[in-house]
Amino acid sequence: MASMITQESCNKSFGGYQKVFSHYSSVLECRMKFAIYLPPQAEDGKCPLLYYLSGLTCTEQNFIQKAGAQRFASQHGFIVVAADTSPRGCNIPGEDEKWNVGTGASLYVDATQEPWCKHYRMYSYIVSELPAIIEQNFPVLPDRSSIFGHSMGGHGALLCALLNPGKYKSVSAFAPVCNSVKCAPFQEALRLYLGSDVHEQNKWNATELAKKYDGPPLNILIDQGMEDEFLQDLHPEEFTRACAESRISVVLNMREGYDHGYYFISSFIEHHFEYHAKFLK
Ligand SMILES: N[C@@H](CCC(=O)N[C@@H](CS)C(=O)NCC(=O)O)C(=O)O
Repeated sequence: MASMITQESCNKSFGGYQKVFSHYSSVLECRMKFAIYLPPQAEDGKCPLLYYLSGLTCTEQNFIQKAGAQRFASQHGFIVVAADTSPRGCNIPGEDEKWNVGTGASLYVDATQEPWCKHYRMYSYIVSELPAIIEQNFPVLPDRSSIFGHSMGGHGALLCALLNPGKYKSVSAFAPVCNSVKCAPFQEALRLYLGSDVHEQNKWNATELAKKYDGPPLNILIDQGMEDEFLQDLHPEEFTRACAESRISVVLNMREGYDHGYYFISSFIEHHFEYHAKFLK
């Protein structure tokens, strides 16, 4: 059954349109929003697709307002979908009390523990439900999608690519959480969503998944600011060592002087579009 989407906003940008839609998610059992940039090329034909996953506390708005992505999406002719970071308004006790648990902090996993497991299934939403909605409603080229993200969303992008060999042509991340169980801000939410068993938590750990990866060649780009205030929680070097053990090609750029935020992301966004263009065109 085709799901109904409702347009919430539409702004012309670099010859294309930056839009936001809302819809009911049957996977998350709540209403959700996503942002989509439609480049001028989408008026005449189908375009490759890039998914972007944001970090803790974000909505679908942070990336579209602060990353400066529309200029490059327009140049390359990419449709770019920016998802929200969690279900919202689910009336789970404690869901709005902390910046790193509940709303804005899904960790892009499928929760297994009550009461979170009914709604907090962002992984399934990102890899299954959202792509089906995008394909039904927008002129995207089937089999030409890639994924990228920031911080918690970088972790989410790595999870989606590592758990679905061949689904995404390429994956990139800005300052991703590379070893989720070692990330202090993640620990309470990991325990609440997945329980205390580290084996269960490691099913959603990009470094552990990279060690076991056995799919077709996977290409990963990571940019990391060296003045990032969260750097001790991110472990990018450990991730690149794990990739070396598998057949995963990873480029890690350590960027001197840059911090964790959107000044850093907007400085390297063009470079990430150029990277994905090598695999999507
Ligand atoms: N505890 C902080 C940290 C949140 C944070 O830095 N979030 C990052 C992702 S990990 C972000 O993208 N924030 C939104 C923005 O910069 O627009 C807060 O809530 O103020």
